[in-house]
Amino acid sequence: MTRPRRSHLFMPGSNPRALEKARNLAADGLILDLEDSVAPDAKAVARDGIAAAIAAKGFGKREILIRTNGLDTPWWVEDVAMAAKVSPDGILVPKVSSIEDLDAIGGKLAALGAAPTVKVWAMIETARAVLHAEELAEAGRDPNTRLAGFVFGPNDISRETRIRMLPGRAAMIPMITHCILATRAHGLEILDGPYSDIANPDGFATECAQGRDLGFDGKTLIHPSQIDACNAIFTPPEEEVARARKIIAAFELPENVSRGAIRLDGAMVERLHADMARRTIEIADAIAAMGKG
Ligand SMILES: CC(C)(COP(=O)(O)OP(=O)(O)OC[C@H]1O[C@@H](n2cnc3c(N)ncnc32)[C@H](O)[C@@H]1OP(=O)(O)O)[C@@H](O)C(=O)NCCC(=O)NCCSC(=O)C[C@H](O)C(=O)O
Ligand SMILES: [Mg+2]
Repeated sequence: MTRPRRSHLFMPGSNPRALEKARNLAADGLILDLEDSVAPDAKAVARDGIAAAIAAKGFGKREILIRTNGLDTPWWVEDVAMAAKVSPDGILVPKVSSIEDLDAIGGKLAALGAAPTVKVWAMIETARAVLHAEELAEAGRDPNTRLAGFVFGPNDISRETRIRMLPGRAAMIPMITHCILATRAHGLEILDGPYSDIANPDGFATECAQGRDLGFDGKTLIHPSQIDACNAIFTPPEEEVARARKIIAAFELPENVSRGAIRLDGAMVERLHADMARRTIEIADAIAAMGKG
């Protein structure tokens, strides 16, 4: 099933108001956080709050991910145990850096009897993770890892590497591209990291469009005010969808069924463009289906 992942909104698991509000927000996904946005002495309360919120249902078609604490923390095992009980669509695990990490996560979910529908998302936010992105993505081909995709974490990358987070992200683009290539080579999804300056909608829109053009499937968000712009930027424009339908229809014409390349509206179109067109239509249809309750 193709699922739109234009906008995934983080919210602190310790903020009941945010968890409640999320039921009516237009984000494609929600990331209920137990890590950075939750203080150490609030971890247990946040875990209970997330479990209660998921049990109460009402999130519609939005993809629900729980971001656990990292594997090297005292909270990780209880976070995963809670997730195994409440069965979100997935867990997002911070600072995954090695194949051993992926094996440990998949092994723990299996040992806890988590439903096979509970997938694993890895935050790529350490130097090691970026350097080994391809190996991590390849390891995800093992179904026991349950790996569904990566989320790029620019704040932690900046913290560890001292690369500055600047408008335009020039210093981060090589590593972003490296991670995107790794996911595409192994059939995974990848979401862009959050943009912290909530009060700067123009900067946010610029970074969203950049992320889309670099190849991300969508962006993670930190505030509801970022959802609409993000959805609009990651939605294929009507003209692109119309063009996609036209390309597919052209290749279905009897005179074109055995041709690899054709001329359409003055431009060359090949069957690879028909493949791309099918993806555009799948996403557009999935977005339309999201809006139907
Ligand atoms: C950033 C915030 C702390 C700002 O909070 P605040 O100033 O209180 O927000 P507002 O007053 O503007 O809120 C208005 C209403 O919207 C609700 N709200 C706010 N944020 C969210 C949210 N994220 N999800 C759902 N609802 C939200 C408020 O409750 C208000 O509602 P109402 O009462 O009806 O008026 C805050 O936005 C926030 O906590 N954001 C999320 C922070 C977070 O999750 N951070 C972790 C992810 S980013 C990360 O970890 C980096 C990554 O790992 C990396 O390495 O790069
Ligand atoms: Mg982080």
